[in-house]
Amino acid sequence: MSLALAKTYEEPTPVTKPSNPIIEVRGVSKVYGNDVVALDNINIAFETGHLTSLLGPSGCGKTTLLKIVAGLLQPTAGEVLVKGKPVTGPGPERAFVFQDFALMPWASVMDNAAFGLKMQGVPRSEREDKARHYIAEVGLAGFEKKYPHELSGGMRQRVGLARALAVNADVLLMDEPFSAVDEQTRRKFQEDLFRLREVEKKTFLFVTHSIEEAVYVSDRIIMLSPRPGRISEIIDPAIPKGINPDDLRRNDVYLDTVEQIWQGIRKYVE
Ligand SMILES: Nc1ncnc2c1ncn2[C@@H]1O[C@H](COP(=O)(O)OP(=O)(O)OP(=O)(O)O)[C@@H](O)[C@H]1O
Repeated sequence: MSLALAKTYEEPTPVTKPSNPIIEVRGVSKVYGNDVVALDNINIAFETGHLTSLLGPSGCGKTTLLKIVAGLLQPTAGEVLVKGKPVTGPGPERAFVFQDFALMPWASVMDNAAFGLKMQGVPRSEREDKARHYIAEVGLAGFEKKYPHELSGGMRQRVGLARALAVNADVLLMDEPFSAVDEQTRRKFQEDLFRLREVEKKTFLFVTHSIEEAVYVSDRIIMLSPRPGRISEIIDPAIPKGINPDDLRRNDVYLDTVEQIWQGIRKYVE
């Protein structure tokens, strides 16, 4: 079976240049200390409204790149543009959903979801209306008064997502959003992401360790190679949209794409 339906590129090429990029990473390098070259001259642009995964072996610089795009870390060289403007720090058009959810344990689901709006000075009734809407959007209607310790890991993650959606950021940056949840919750969450991408027209950029997940959810996968972190391959999986998870496991394009990525990564992990 050939991979005729999954497009892959060895390096960023003109064909991988999005027509309507929301994020442009130009010549970004990051050196920690004197000699840990976490990223080496990364050039990549992310298409508006797409879901892009950063995938690669541990330590290849995925989180570093995500944090630089978020404005939480300064690159050693190069720059990131969001909607054409250079990133100098965090901004309202980007929301970062942390791996550990970063919820306030003493605050209710409502207050956690509304936190970003509060920081923006949005009046209480307006921010609660918005937060309520997004709490429902992520499937947590009825849990507004609960506290983080009363929720499962997957539910806490949803609160983090509701908070990010409530501030109406165009770009959602997620560091391993599914790492701490069970398989069923993960599936449901992945489906929700598809829906949110369609309904809310958001651009998602997320880090994952899971090849299967990246192939299933992504419009584009950026593969990084370890130290110094460079783009090794760009893959556009061509999985039929809306395929149900049971059929997915038997889909030839899916299986071949997963295998191809694994072959690319295994040399780093063996
Ligand atoms: N604050 C830091 N100080 C020094 N080195 C760091 C720092 N943060 C990351 N590194 C190093 O930079 C490299 C890239 O780290 P990063 O966390 O971005 O990789 P990653 O691909 O996200 O890894 P993982 O998949 O294990 O989460 C690693 O070698 C890591 O040890």
